[in-house]
Amino acid sequence: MSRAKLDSIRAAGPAILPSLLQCDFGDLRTEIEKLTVAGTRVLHLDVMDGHFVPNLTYGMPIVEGLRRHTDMPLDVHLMISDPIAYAQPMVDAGADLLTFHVEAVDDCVEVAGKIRDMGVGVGVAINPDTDFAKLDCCLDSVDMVLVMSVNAGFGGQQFNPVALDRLRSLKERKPDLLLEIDGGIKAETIGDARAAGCDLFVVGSAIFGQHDYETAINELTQAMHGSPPATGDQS
Ligand SMILES: O=C(CO)[C@H](O)[C@H](O)COP(=O)(O)O
Ligand SMILES: [Fe+2]
Repeated sequence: MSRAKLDSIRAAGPAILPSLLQCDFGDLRTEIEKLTVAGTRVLHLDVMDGHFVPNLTYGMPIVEGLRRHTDMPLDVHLMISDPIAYAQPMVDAGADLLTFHVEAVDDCVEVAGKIRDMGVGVGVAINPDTDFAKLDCCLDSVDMVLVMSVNAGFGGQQFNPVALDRLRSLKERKPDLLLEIDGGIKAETIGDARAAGCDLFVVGSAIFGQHDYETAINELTQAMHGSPPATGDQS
């Protein structure tokens, strides 16, 4: 049951979520095995439609294929213009947590309610340049806020620190809301995000750009808990 998985995410405390954007799509089974061995508890799936963002990734068949290979909660980041059109198919494919962008919809309370009625967790995402006040009306209707620290669309971008102020503000106003950050998270940025109150840390390049995922995730976990990143050659 998907909402039970949401509760398990919440109960397990802070987590690093590998973003399946820069992984080896030719060998997803091995990628999931490597991430599982490395201690991953939740996967982040980046769905882009080439319209809401100028990039195109994947849809339900990949989500469904991943679902057959892992019991891990699937956190689906919908960077699409019409989230409601694809929400139920994504739930049927195995999504546990569906996050839509506040910029993509007219009525975020209505969209959040419809997704919640599908039996999964619901999140709302906001890009760094979007007026933060746009979130106010739907904070009581969602389980999670995804604070973007880059403009949605591509991996490997530079971290925007406006996300830290947003996390602090949300944590103060809504302490029970799950907070997730996405974009430019690496050893140098993850500690500040944790200190700002973040629970879930989406990481693409800082895992998939490394040969050894376990070492990468261990270093990120240490940095999340406040240990400074090791100096020297990380390759
Ligand atoms: O939603 C995303 C891009 O829009 C990705 O989740 C994000 O970019 C992760 O990649 P990186 O850690 O390299 O920034
Ligand atoms: Fe994402």
